[in-house]
Amino acid sequence: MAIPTHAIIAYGTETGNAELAAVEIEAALSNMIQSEFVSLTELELEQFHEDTLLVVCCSTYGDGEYSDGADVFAEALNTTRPDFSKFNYAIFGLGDTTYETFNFASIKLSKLLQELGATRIGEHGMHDASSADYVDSAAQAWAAELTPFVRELIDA
Ligand SMILES: Cc1cc2nc3c(=O)[nH]c(=O)nc-3n(C[C@H](O)[C@H](O)[C@H](O)COP(=O)(O)O)c2cc1C
Repeated sequence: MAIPTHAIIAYGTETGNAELAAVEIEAALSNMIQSEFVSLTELELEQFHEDTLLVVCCSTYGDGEYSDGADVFAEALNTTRPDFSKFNYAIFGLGDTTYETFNFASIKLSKLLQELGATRIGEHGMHDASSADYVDSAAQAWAAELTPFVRELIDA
């Protein structure tokens, strides 16, 4: 497993919540690792290197479907099946528990990354739009819990 030297915080969103979460996560991680913030609509697989830590923020739409950008990213992964066995990733999903397909997109994407060999660090974050938690504060709290895992990788 390579030691991460930079993080890509990538978001897939329809109405901006996942982007808001990604802004908060980038702010928390940039104190400890060089971080860049990118839409999944623009993320190219060529941007990944062994020392990349991928942090995905992705909402669920339709009947458990990927949000904008996450669909393209998942299709690229499914088509090319890259070897991600040296990669670490973290994931923060957004959804709504009024749907039976709560957070299905982030769950599907996480499974796909693991099939390709990637290792998840931290808890799989899942924001519920029906809860009283604001997206930005939920993302801040999740990022605070993620930082010790990132620190452990950097110091390994
Ligand atoms: C038309 C529509 C369909 C949705 N479908 C789902 C769903 O299947 N599962 C789920 O967990 N959330 C679903 N949601 C909730 C969104 O994922 C949630 O509101 C999220 O915060 C939106 O984030 P975004 O602004 O980044 O797209 C849906 C919302 C809308 C408006």
